[in-house]
Amino acid sequence: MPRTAIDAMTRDTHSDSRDVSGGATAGHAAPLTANRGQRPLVDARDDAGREADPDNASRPGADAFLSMNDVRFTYAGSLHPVVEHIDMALPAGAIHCLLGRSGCGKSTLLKLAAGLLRPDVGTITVGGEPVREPDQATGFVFQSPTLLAWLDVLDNVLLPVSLHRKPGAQDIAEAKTLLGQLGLADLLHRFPHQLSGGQQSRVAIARALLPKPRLLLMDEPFAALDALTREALQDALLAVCASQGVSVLFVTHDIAEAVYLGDRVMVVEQGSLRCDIPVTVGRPRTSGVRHRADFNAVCMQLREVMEAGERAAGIGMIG
Ligand SMILES: Nc1ncnc2c1ncn2[C@@H]1O[C@H](COP(=O)(O)OP(=O)(O)OP(=O)(O)O)[C@@H](O)[C@H]1O
Repeated sequence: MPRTAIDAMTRDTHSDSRDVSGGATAGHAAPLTANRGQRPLVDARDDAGREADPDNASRPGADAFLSMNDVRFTYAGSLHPVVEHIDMALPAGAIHCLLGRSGCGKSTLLKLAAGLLRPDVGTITVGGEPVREPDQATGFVFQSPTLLAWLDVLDNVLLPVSLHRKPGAQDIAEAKTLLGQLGLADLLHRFPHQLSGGQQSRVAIARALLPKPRLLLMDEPFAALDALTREALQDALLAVCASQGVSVLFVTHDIAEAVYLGDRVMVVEQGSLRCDIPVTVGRPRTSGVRHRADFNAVCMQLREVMEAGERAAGIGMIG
């Protein structure tokens, strides 16, 4: 029996992952701005625009909630690591986006953060504790909503509870509150096949948030949706995450989505973090932000970084 909702939904997706029952050792987190890979980080300013301290690599990420410290991971049977020299520090309550082209290692980083994969070397901590295996402190939302077809909306959201025990009145009330915040109050007893893709994504977000995770990992959850539905869901996500104070690591291919959601955007390139850019666009963010010069300047900055990386690697430009 799976012990967490992540377990329940990934049993068929990480069969190659190595045993995660052992423990990474606790260690200090180095801020992302101290990437130790060969590729230099192109922007190393913090949110206040201060220049990065070149000694960051040896300084603990004091306010980091999720920390990765010199992480490397190689899939079983592969000769080369798929990610390496990964240092990052996600502060509590922040939203950090991982942006990069297909196959660069974004999902692998999320699975490492979730404890679904175990690094070859390096340390990963959540809330100061080494990540050993999936647990309720971390929620995961996949690109596909992975709802259970035979459960209605309410019971899908209650799944993380019902894996352990019969949901009580408080669980049900909390599930209904989340569904209300996500605009699904009238659809509690619909089944997944009776929902649109966007509605299914909302259910998946509510399900991930029900156990009150302190960290939410999201793997391109809106990629399959049309532009307007995607934007509505971005707003719903920002509102519900702000109300819960959850830290979010969000994977996307979409530059505008990363800038709209993120406090910082990290560009992943061939398994390394190429840069960490602060999003100097204030909150709250509403749709009008997308037309502002400061928003578009950050988008342009990221696009230039990604295009420069592609030119350096001699691969096709982003369309
Ligand atoms: N189970 C696996 N076994 C071996 N190699 C894998 C496995 N899963 C992923 N890979 C490889 O690892 C690399 C990174 O995959 P990953 O899924 O992390 O990339 P990604 O950036 O999330 O891609 P996408 O944006 O297309 O989802 C790819 O080259 C992929 O082929």
